[in-house]
Amino acid sequence: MALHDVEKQMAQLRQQIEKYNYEYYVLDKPSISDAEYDELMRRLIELEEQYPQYKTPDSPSQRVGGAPLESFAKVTHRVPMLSLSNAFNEGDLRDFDRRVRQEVGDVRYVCELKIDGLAVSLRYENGYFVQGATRGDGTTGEDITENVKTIRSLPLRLREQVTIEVRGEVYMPRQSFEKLNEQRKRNGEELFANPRNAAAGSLRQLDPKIVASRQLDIFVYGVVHAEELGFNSHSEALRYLDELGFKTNCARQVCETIDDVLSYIERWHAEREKLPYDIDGIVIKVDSFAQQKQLGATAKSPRWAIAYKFPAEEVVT
Ligand SMILES: NC(=O)c1cnc(N)c2cc(Br)sc12
Repeated sequence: MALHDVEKQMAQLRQQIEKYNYEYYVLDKPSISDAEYDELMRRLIELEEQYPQYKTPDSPSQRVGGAPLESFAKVTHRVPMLSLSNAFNEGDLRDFDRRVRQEVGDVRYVCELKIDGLAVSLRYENGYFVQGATRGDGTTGEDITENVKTIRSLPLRLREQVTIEVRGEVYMPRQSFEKLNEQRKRNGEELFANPRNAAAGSLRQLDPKIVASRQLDIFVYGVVHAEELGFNSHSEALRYLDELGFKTNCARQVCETIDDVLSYIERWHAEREKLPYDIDGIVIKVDSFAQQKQLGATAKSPRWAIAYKFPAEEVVT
């Protein structure tokens, strides 16, 4: 086969595998069998070994990185990763709503599930994934690029060649958590207390192969400086994330009043056990970027968002 055809065939294989990856890990609707998927991957790896000059960094074969790292490099976040102020009851939420309306008048909120995982920042250049970092202290985090590459729902190449930074939450699905603890129990190892601790312990592994075995997942929930990309609201930015090929959380809802917010909270507090992942509350954000700008932020957290925390569950001993 002429070299040009080899290069073309490898590009086609990468595209096909990433498409099937998206269907399986983002849409949860695979259109081919695992065996067919594995055969495509085997073929790609075979060609990459035979023609290394055509191997590309965004190749799906590069998801499980190389050798373990000695340590994690530090990353300074160009835009600090702020945390959310908390609301613990209806009164706190009504106070938040009152303050917001006093400052910006009529307002629309976006409610989203608060994923019980670890916040990460992901940078893409011309559509290629280039860096993943933990929140750290909000200004300086750790470079966990090789580890987040193992998360199958994280696209290595976006549908548009954009340079963008997005924020999301890495989490361990309950099923992965239970499987991991069963395995640790069999090996006589200490068990993880909950999926969040298991996700944190997994992301801190210096060996990407161990991270890959932990089957982590990620929900992406924000675009840094989205207003500079021409979006007017958070809900528009979330739709853009879907278009780019990210996995976002589909339970989000626009709420016109605080009473709608309270109904959303009640519904998901009741239904959370049915979710295949842990949530520890609800995030409520002012949807309009212009109003977010008017409300601004304190050094620690935005004044246009709040996290309602579910009451701690009584632990049945
Ligand atoms: N959807 C969201 O914005 C969201 C979901 N889950 C979380 N743990 C967090 C944390 C921050 Br900070 S935002 C956010």
